Amino acid sequence: MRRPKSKKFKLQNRLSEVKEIELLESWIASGKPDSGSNPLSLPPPPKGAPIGRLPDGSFSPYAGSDKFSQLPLSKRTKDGLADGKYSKMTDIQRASLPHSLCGRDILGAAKTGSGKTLAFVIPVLEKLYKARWGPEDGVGCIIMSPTRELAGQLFEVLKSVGKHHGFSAGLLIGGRKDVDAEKERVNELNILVCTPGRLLQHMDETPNFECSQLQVLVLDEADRILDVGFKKELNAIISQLPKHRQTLLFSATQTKSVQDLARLSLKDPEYLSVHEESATATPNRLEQTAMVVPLDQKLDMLWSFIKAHLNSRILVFLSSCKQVRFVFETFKKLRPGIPLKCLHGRMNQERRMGIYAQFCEKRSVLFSTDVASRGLDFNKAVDWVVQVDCPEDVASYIHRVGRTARYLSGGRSILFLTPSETKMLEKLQEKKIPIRFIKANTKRVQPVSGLLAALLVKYPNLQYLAQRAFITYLRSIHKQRDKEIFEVTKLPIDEFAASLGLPMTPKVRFLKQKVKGKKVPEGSTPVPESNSDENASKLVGGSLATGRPEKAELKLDEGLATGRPEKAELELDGDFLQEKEAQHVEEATDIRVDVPATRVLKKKKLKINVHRPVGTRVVFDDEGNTLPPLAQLADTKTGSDSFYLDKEKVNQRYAELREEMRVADKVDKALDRQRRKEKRIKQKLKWKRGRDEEEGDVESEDDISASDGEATTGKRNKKAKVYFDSDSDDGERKNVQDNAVSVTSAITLAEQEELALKLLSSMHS
Ligand SMILES: Nc1ncnc2c1ncn2[C@@H]1O[C@H](COP(=O)(O)OP(=O)(O)OP(=O)(O)O)[C@@H](O)[C@H]1O
Repeated sequence: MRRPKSKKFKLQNRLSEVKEIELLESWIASGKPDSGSNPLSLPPPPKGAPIGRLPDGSFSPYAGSDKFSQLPLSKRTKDGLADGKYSKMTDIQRASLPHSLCGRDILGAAKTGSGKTLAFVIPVLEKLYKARWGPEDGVGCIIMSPTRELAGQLFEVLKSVGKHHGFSAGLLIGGRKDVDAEKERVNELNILVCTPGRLLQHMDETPNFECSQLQVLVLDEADRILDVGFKKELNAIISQLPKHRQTLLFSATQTKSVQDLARLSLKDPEYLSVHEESATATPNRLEQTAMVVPLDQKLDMLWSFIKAHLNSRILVFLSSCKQVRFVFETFKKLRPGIPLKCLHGRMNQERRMGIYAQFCEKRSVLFSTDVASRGLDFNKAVDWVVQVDCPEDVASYIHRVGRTARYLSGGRSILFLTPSETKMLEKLQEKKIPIRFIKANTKRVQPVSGLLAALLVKYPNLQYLAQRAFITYLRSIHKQRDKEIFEVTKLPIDEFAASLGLPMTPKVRFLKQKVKGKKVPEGSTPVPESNSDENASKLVGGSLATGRPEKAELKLDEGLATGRPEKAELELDGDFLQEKEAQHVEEATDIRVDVPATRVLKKKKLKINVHRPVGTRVVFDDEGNTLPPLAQLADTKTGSDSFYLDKEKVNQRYAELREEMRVADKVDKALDRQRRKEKRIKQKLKWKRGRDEEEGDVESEDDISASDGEATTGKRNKKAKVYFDSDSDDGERKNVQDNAVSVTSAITLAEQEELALKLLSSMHS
């Protein structure tokens, strides 16, 4: 047990702290770098030069130093850094720390993986230490991050480097259930690491929660937090913070917008973009490639890529949660030979954290949305970043590829671009991104669409997921701002639907509106104008079949456009294939499938798919083309080449099939019952005949046999068995008396009686 420290010891400690703080303040004041200068341009102090207070009472210069030990930092912080094996500073640390230690506002920009976290964690610790911040002083610093995972990671760095300090720190992020416990303790915390939403929740709900004494505000991934997505939350937060504070903003893609900076009331911020002069905007050890992959071949390409890199740690970016879930669920079933994981914003927080931690530890493939694109430092060991869906802009690209090649390690990335997205390549190259264009080796591509189609037949839930993936992808393209790159009408949507294994192309209203009056891309199913209203009414009919009123449908559609509430998201979290039926209805609503027009299949050579799972039924049309399941139920409308699936007809056909099966089942069971009954009667008769013969022969022995028989029967009657009567149609449990015991035991008894009687009669004679 540690002995409590004596008053004297505490006093001495306090005195030495005061002395250290005085020294640090004088040291900092003596060597402040010029405002607007970049300390990186100054030469580092020569080897072996004295550090700190010099014999003449002056201090060693710290601007330009390249080691943490040369900076005016407290012993506690230096010890924390030494424990973390941090000794040499990175460029952004060298450039920003001399300014931030003086209390200046910072706008820091540096490549991904270049150590921006320490560039703000160190000044935070130092500022509070020099202010002798204690538990009674409340919140002294807020570090904000756009995502929960990143906040968690920042919190870990803070804990590790600040472990010798006595500050209390807390991680405040959404998706955690212990918000009430948090509310009780949040007022005692000195440093808050948080996401904007959770912080605002505390500001709104927690009694007495206030940040009026705030010393430092940090925004990591500042451009993202200042983005429209967080605008409301951030404005509300800022309005509750004191204006007199130090503000540190860091990102790999920094904002320079005057408006943004005005919102944060920055005072003469130091703009430190250490890699602005660099030849590339991305890490030097990052090898970047791009290739053109038609939309309908993306999954084939991804599958082939994974199969070719089974010993790597691969991070795959897709544009929506639904796509992530679809690719994860289907690829998991196809067993590529490497563990697969998925991460997206609609998972509950514990699972998100768990998956993040697992991916850091072993080789696997992580399918993710952009929730993992910023800031995360997967143990510096992501081998490949694969961008299956094109990032929305250059900044997003930089952050995604930045999950690999961190600090001193190398990494590789590949970007799939559809033929209509190739403009992105130019934009990337314009922004100093050295990306190499390569051609796919088509010989090594392993097609997976056929397998997906078979999976969708086997697991109907996957069909819903595929439809949702299809719709959300198109919606994401539709919503993109950069129309030079993203144009939904240029996409081969039918082929895309087929590539997901969908038997028919779901129709989306926004797409229909878009296509109306526009040139329809080659190969896609045109939306017949004359039938569009009819289609719409059929949609309502189809929806009603699932018991949904039209109004609810519209509401859900709005929900889809604005994103679902978090609660509903959590419920979707379990194993997809375990989801409740009710959920399917909801999912079906979500995807807003118009009357699905069966895809007009291109004429193809008849091929035997050797990979097709045994038992999968393949239907061919008159010309030998394979038809998707249900396609034979499609009607061809006169005057149009398209097929239309009559929902009523499908339902009717299903009902007929069900009825046929029910009748056949009943007949089978009746036959089986009859067969068993006959067999039983036969056995009974046989047994009775044998007994009558014996009774006729040896009447005198009746007592004995009867008593024997009685004893046996008595015993049997006592133990009335309970068992499941499989003959019973309704399958109910029945009490069956012993005279119904199995045939085999009846024979044995008969034989035994016969034997006993024979024995007795031989004794009498
Ligand atoms: N001075 C240093 N010495 C050794 N390693 C360092 C140093 N600074 C940072 N690192 C390591 O470099 C890695 C990347 O650091 P960090 O996560 O801070 O990068 P970042 O610039 O914030 O990246 P991003 O822009 O992606 O958020 C981390 O693993 C961190 O531990």
